[in-house]
Amino acid sequence: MALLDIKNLSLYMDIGGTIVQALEKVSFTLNEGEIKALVGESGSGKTLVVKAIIGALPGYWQVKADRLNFKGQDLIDLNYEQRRHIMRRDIAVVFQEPTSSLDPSVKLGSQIEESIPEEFVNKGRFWERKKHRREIANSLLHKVGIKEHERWLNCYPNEIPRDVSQKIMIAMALASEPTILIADDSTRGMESTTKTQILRLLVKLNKTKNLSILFVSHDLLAITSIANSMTVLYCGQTVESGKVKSLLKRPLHPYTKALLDSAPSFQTSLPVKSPLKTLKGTIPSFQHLPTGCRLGPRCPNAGKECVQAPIMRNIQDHQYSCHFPLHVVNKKISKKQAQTSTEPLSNDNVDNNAASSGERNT
Ligand SMILES: Nc1ncnc2c1ncn2[C@@H]1O[C@H](COP(=O)(O)OP(=O)(O)OP(=O)(O)O)[C@@H](O)[C@H]1O
Repeated sequence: MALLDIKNLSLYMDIGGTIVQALEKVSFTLNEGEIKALVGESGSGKTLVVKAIIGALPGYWQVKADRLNFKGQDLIDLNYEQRRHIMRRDIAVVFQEPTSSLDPSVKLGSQIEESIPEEFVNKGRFWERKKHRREIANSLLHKVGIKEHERWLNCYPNEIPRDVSQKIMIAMALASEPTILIADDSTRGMESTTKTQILRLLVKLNKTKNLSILFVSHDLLAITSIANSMTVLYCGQTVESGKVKSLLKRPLHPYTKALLDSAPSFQTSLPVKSPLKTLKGTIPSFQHLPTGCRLGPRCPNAGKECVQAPIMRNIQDHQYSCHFPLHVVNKKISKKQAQTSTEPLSNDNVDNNAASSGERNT
């Protein structure tokens, strides 16, 4: 059973009397022991998805979903206390800006100790409990690779380097021994050595503690170095989902291909000083959302069908939502798309694949 199972998550907000749909039928799952990436450019709705999962959206947002399940339990059906309990013990989040998530007026030692659930601390006199809390705090810092705990515990957040504060945020997130860690753009803006350290730490926690991780980022290189599978979002819609290797080798959605084309690390045959390929235009604002497939106005393969939102299709655990998928040669394919597809699957191949996987709408 998936730990997190999200199906058709939609978010609505009233902007000046007009209801806008910020997220439209976002679907993905996070399995036990998996590192799943949620990828998309800035403004694609990644943080909104995270906030919908943890229940941190202000009251003016309306959340609808066929499923928003944690371990089979529908999060939307839970009352405030039940949801809070899950968020306190099972799902931990590390946000992108560590220093703004820490209290600037309290020493780090006290903040870490405060994050340790009461039930993890031995019963006893208050000084015994305090001593035990400090021991747990020290061991949490060791877990995230901070050896000199005494050096940092007496500091205020503004006195420590960014990589240490991010590790401390992860240590605090681990204090409740969660089942899922959501890292929301937690390596954003970091220089590469620090970023590598944090990514290695996440992989280590995943391997040694079987921690399932939802890694939210727009950094494809970071994602491909740690994640097993990924879901690509564009403007609040899920466009593609599958194993990272499969998406890199054969992206089926034009947006995924455009993301990969725009990242220098994935361009092996790019001539020196030549510009990277990008999609024309920019991600639309909420006030100007196109109908149907939201990539439509920017998509090189768009056709008249794209004014209808495409359904999610599945080929061998690779889901895509596009009327004109790349590499899938079928009757619907347009001439323009055939030129874009570099390695088309044969008709037989795709039909067989679809048949064997029981192609279905998800
Ligand atoms: N409280 C809010 N009120 C109005 N619009 C919002 C609110 N929160 C987010 N948005 C809008 O929703 C869209 C998606 O925002 P979100 O923060 O989820 O994007 P993101 O993919 O996480 O981007 P980034 O990588 O820059 O954090 C953006 O256009 C943003 O301006």
